[in-house]
Amino acid sequence: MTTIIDGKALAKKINAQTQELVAQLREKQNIIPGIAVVIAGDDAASLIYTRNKHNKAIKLGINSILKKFPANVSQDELLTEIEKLNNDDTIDAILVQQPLPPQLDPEVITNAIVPAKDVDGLNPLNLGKLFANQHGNYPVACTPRGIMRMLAEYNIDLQGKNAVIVGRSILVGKPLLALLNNANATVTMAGRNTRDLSALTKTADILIVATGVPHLIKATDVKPGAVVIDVGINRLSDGKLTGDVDFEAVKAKAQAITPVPGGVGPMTIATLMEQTVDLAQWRHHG
Ligand SMILES: Nc1nc(=O)c2c([nH]1)NC[C@@H]1CN(c3ccc(C(=O)N[C@@H](CCC(=O)O)C(=O)O)cc3)C=[N+]21
Repeated sequence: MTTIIDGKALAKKINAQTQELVAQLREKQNIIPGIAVVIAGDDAASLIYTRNKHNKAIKLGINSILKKFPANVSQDELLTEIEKLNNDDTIDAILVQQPLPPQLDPEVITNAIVPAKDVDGLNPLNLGKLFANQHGNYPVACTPRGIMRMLAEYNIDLQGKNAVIVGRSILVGKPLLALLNNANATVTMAGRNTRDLSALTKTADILIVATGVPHLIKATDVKPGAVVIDVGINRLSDGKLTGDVDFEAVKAKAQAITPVPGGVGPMTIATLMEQTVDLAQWRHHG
């Protein structure tokens, strides 16, 4: 029988733990973790995601501020806001929702966030520590961290396994490459342009897909018994969400698989909340 990896249930468990920890921090140490979610423009999906993050934070007792800017906001204006948040003692975590309008350089914007508040783990200092497999406390991109948590929860052994990542983004693919490599998996990074992608994905014991191409991965692209993690969130014309993996067909072949919705997505939010509290604790106690 194929295991359906229940990201929603695990996220619920993690959120309950976060809520409990937040209550304790408030009671015993007078610490209230704070997150600022910054959004520019009026992309419908982005607005829903940022609102979901904001509402979840409030529900768990985390202080959350949602900073909305018009689509034509200037880079200087956004940088001024980030600088204010960097210096705001009530804020532990800063997230700038991607994608950004074209006049804004994502590299300049993410580099402006002070590394200690970089809850997306995108600052080169944090990414560098991750790639160096350094000890100590630093933030890691929430989706990859959530995926590693799911694999651990379901006792999926990574030692010496072939892991193939399809998708090379800085928010998902690249940090995952480092995390899986640090966990002693043998990692191959592929993209949509990879020649004979199917031959490669069929070598994967662990297959992680984050391309934004609906149903890119079919049953014929998967090795029997593989663990398949679907990071895709694609909204179809009928309003339904679907992943980058042909779930029904691949399910029949896989050892374990994440659904969309209810897989990686809820884990991303739960990890974001968890890491906000981590950042608050690290900032207060080192
Ligand atoms: N700076 C930045 N950090 C991010 O982490 C970030 C971002 N920008 N931009 C957009 C992507 C996308 N993302 C999702 C998070 C949760 C769900 C999620 O909860 N999905 C639910 C379904 C929600 C629904 O029904 O729409 C699920 O899969 O079950 C989806 C997508 C975070 N992202």
